[in-house]
Amino acid sequence: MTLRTLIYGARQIVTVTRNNDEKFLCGKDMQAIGIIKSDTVGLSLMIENENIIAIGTDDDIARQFEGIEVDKKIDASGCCILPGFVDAHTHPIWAGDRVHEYAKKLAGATYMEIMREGGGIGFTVEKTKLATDKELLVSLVARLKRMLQAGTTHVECKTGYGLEWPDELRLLKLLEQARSHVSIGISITYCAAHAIPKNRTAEEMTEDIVNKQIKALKKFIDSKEINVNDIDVFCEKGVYDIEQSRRILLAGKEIGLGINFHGDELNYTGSAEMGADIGARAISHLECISDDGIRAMASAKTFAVILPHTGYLLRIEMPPVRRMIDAGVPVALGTDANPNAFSSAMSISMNLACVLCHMSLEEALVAATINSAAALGISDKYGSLEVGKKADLIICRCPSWEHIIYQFGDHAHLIQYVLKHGAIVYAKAK
Ligand SMILES: N=CN[C@@H](CCC(=O)O)C(=O)O
Ligand SMILES: [Zn+2]
Repeated sequence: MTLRTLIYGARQIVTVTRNNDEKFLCGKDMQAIGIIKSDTVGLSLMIENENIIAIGTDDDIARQFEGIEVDKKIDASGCCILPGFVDAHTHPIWAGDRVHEYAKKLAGATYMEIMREGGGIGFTVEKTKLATDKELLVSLVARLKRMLQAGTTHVECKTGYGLEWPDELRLLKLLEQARSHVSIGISITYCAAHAIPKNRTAEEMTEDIVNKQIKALKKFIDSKEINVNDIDVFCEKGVYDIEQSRRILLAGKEIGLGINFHGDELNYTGSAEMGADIGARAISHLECISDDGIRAMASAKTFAVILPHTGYLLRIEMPPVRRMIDAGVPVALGTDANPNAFSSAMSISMNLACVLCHMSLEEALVAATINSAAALGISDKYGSLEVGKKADLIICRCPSWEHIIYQFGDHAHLIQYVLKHGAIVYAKAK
């Protein structure tokens, strides 16, 4: 059965890419986004089943589809249509908030000081272990629904609050189950190497992950019980060092996972150079990246996933995003949603990226859509509004698309509809 949906009357359609086939944008191209706008005529976007099949003026689309039945019409008068946001980095499955640590951080404690005292990831691992499957699933689904309502139509979800295999496996199974409770798209990243469990060493855990966990994981992937896309490690002084990280990431690559990891965040570790060397698709954070690291990522076209909310709340220096863009590193964005950085709205990450990382509005939008999709390896289907791509989009009531970034924290007021695969998955209450 063919289902057609027509969105009409829009004042702007932000396609993001200018030519079909652009899988990501970098350098000066991040500034030159595709956009159709008119002050005089309405603009339409036609969807057939899950896909966009035409974009044009209301008159052109009406002519093109004359006599063809349309099942649903959405009035977008006075609105702008944008691609749904792709959040390239989150940790959404956990129990036990860390508001008490937020207060400590405001009083001057650093992330690593809190972690060394048994707080941080260790605290969340303990609370997650104590929670029931039902509690974890309910809170996970609630967080994913919040993201969807904030305009995110696809999200990368990391494990990482289990650390040991049985606990990580439980998180993987719950992430898999969440797909049937919420319409957001999910890419799963295996992040057992997120911290060192109590009474274990980094070396022991590296052995465990490389020789046991990844082998066990492969069986679940091969049987199609669990879909895992990427492998991750927290490559950081006092967590996994550069050689341990390399071994874990390469073991993941060996079973077909993409390399997508935390690097050069609190200290320079050489993560960017190592990641580029082993063919990483993406490296997150990069606040302490070196010039050599920038050059290596630019030439390997490894995505830098920028997480401005984290740097902002930890009061650390922002990554050198301007230098990265100028050097040709493809830049993507994420919220980093986790109990340290509690946030789920990409519009807030974009605003912070503009103000604190000196990105332009266009660069921030590119980073939050086509480039985030490419950082997850899915930009052939997602991240821009093009004929043939999935109809993942948001309809915002505002005079021009920039308002979704400019009106800080007001996405709930601006977003009228969110569509996933052509279906309305969120409509603002009238
Ligand atoms: N840096 C490592 N991981 C997360 C923080 C997770 C946590 O503190 O619970 C991050 O990306 O910011
Ligand atoms: Zn993270």
